[in-house]
Amino acid sequence: MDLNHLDDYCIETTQSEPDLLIELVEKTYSDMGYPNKLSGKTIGRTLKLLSKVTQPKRALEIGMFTGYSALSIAEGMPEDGELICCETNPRAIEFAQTFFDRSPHGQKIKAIFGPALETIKELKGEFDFAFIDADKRNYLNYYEAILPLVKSGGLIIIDNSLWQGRVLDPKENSDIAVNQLNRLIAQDKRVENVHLNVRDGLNLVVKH
Ligand SMILES: C[S@@+](CC[C@H](N)C(=O)[O-])C[C@H]1O[C@@H](n2cnc3c(N)ncnc32)[C@H](O)[C@@H]1O
Repeated sequence: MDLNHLDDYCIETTQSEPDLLIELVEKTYSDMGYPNKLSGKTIGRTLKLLSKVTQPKRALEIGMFTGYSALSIAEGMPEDGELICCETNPRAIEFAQTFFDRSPHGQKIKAIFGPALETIKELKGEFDFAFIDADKRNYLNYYEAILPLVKSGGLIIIDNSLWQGRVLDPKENSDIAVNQLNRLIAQDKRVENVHLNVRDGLNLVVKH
């Protein structure tokens, strides 16, 4: 049996994202450089489902790009929820905002321009949901910066945690950082986790 098509089968048998997100994907591919940075349906629907189940009042995203994952998280959040997104690309922020303005969930999202580690230093209050999806060489730094801000019982989701398999034979700085973070989390008494082989890897972490 050829198991290579199982990913496609899972995508096919996952319910569709809203039309606005399908349009956002198409426009990202037509208008933006490196459109494959966008996480896509499997991760987006997972984020929406986890957000719907956990009902976060305050969420944080590190690496927003054109807003696909942000809108997916916001879709599951309560009406008065707030999602703060860190992003260094002003064009991506401008692009994303045009879709936030058209979404019934867009008013929950606040994009902040600048390097995430600088932005995080200025953030006040606690978060109950966080999604890490920016530059991989800073993954460990993002985790350590975010953890004190996350409430007990709060969820941290780390995307691309398998980094296209490079974690098995880390060579580049980014491979080393992602692998270090996965290894640290597996031993980290401050949290519990499950590391899933979904798409490019999703590490789900709950703070004690
Ligand atoms: C993989 S993309 C994010 C994809 C998005 N989460 C989604 O699912 O569609 C990573 C984003 O992180 C941004 N980024 C890179 N370095 C950053 C930094 N130091 N602080 C904040 N954002 C950063 C990039 O500009 C890029 O848009």
